[in-house]
Amino acid sequence: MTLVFSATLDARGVALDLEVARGETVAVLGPNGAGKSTLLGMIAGLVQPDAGHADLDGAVLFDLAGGRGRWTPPHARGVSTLTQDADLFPHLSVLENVAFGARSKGLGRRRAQEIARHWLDEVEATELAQRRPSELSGGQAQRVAIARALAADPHLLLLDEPLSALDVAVAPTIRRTLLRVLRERTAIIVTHDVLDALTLADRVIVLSEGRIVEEGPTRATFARPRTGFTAGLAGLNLLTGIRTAEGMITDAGIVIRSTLPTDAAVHDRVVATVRPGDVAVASAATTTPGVDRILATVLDLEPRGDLIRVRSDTISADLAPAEVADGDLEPGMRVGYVLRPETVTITRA
Ligand SMILES: Nc1ncnc2c1ncn2[C@@H]1O[C@H](COP(=O)(O)OP(=O)(O)OP(=O)(O)O)[C@@H](O)[C@H]1O
Repeated sequence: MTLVFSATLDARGVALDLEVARGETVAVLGPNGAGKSTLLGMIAGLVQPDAGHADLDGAVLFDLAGGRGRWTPPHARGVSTLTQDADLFPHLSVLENVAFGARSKGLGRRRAQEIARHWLDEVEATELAQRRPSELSGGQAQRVAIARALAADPHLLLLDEPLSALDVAVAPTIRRTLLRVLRERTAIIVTHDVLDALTLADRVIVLSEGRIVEEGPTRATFARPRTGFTAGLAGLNLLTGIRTAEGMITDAGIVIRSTLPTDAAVHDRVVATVRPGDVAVASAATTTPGVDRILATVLDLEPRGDLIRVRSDTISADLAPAEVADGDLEPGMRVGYVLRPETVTITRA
């Protein structure tokens, strides 16, 4: 393992244990206040845990167990951080900004500038070398910030929402650059964007209230989420309940059938996922509650490309606009959401 981390910080309700392998990129996801920034802060050395220990490539970042008090300061950790703001030094040229990372490792000016040129080249920003930060667009500045972070030759790269301040037109090109530079590099990326996780991360860790609630390989985790938060990110409905011979019975007592393969045994606690596009909506008057039918109140109608998402607090359906018009669907209305057994995936919780 490159990073071995275990720490608690009671004032923030955080207790986390995680490991990151060499060359692995891990995405950290979770709702607001889940502890994502606190985790990065503790790794970078900007936030001090109450207890715990962490090693990076065999060097101690901190060791606060049993009254010991080893603490490596941020600049000596071999950790570089990239945030949503490029935070370049305004009085230095782009080249000097990138060379700063290498200089701060004690390299001479000439060697540092050579390294800076190499990394500017890697992020396709060679032609910006002599500009001042005030002469850069947001996307250009972020390219330079990536080069600066890498020029320090970090053991671990931390990325804190690196694309969230960028124009939607620019984010994809910077995402491609990140994809290239993160290959073979050990990194942790905090993001709210499922696309960042899917394109950049080998593995995802989902935090809630300061704890890890879900983790696994990125694609598998989004394909079979186990928490409502992850299902929401993946655009899937999620129902929890108990496995039965034919499917499951939800916590609200509704019988849902499934004909798809499952890893769960009868009586196991399970989650069922179903795509909103596979859910139909019927009038509540014609929906007798029971098998494969969930009665709920429409909360809102949300345009999604060519379809309209009909949301309730338990389940959503994506319908064609004509279906919404035909059913006179509107917020506040009671409707029946209808599931088909061949579209319901059931997994052990
Ligand atoms: N400087 C601080 N001092 C005290 N408590 C803090 C501080 N920063 C965050 N917290 C608390 O610590 C907990 C974790 O917050 P943190 O900022 O790490 O969450 P996050 O997952 O990064 O959230 P977001 O997605 O909103 O950035 C929250 O309860 C938060 O209120």
